[in-house]
Amino acid sequence: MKQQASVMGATENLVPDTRHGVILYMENVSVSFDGFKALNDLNLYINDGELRCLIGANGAGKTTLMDVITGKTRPDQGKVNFGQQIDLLKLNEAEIAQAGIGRKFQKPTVFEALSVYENLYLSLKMDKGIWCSLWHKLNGEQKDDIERILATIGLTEQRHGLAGNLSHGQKQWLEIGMLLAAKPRVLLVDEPVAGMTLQETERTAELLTSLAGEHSVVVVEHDMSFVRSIARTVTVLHQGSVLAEGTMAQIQSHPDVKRVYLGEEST
Ligand SMILES: Nc1ncnc2c1ncn2[C@@H]1O[C@H](COP(=O)(O)OP(=O)(O)OP(=O)(O)O)[C@@H](O)[C@H]1O
Repeated sequence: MKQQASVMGATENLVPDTRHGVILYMENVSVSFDGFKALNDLNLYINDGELRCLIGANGAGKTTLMDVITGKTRPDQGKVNFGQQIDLLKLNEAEIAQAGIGRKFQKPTVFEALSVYENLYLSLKMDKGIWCSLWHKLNGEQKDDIERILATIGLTEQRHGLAGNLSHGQKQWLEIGMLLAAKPRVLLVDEPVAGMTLQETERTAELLTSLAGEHSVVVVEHDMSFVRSIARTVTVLHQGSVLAEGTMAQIQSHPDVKRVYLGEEST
């Protein structure tokens, strides 16, 4: 326990330096699996507070990119920084999460046997005291945080209900709320609307859009109408590199994107 607390203590006061407006830097990043380059000299910059959509065909490298940012996969070469000064390649997965980079996987992983409120409670960014006092009494600020998150994710009315009884969309929102409870600067969100109803998809678009500004949000998504509804800037990955970047209109008329998606390389 003591050791866990000290690992967390190493990163909890790290604040990314975003004076240049950039919160995530990936420069010349390559990742190989048995000689195959899943990321190939990739360069990507995410601005502080922006909502960025990452698109690309199956196998383009989107998941590998997220894995590199969160420390799950180590690149063969390249630089990955959180703000100007924090070298993410020197931190482990837990330290990266603690430093303020939250990740939401495609499948919701809420605690089904606990209430919505309890799920959020357990996700709060706690002091080291959490290690010895689970279910301790919340202070006013923590209670306010949970109320604000419940309102943000639209689950105030369901607060006492079991998470297991929520719809698929509501579980996804709860999990986003659980990420928010840890007060991340960056949220990485993998295919948030897969399996959602149209109404849930629209609500998710509103939710993610509302999070940008206070957070930087990176969304990987295949649903192009959803991407169109939320994206200001879209990055297209192809064979492990950035093929194009810009507004949706710029992307759609980009010659390289047309060639890959509509030409002979189409998948
Ligand atoms: N651990 C691994 N071992 C071997 N090859 C891998 C591994 N992880 C990914 N790859 C390969 O690297 C390439 C990029 O995979 P990645 O999962 O990053 O793509 P993606 O853009 O997320 O695809 P999708 O949209 O299907 O999720 C693929 O060809 C994949 O098979």
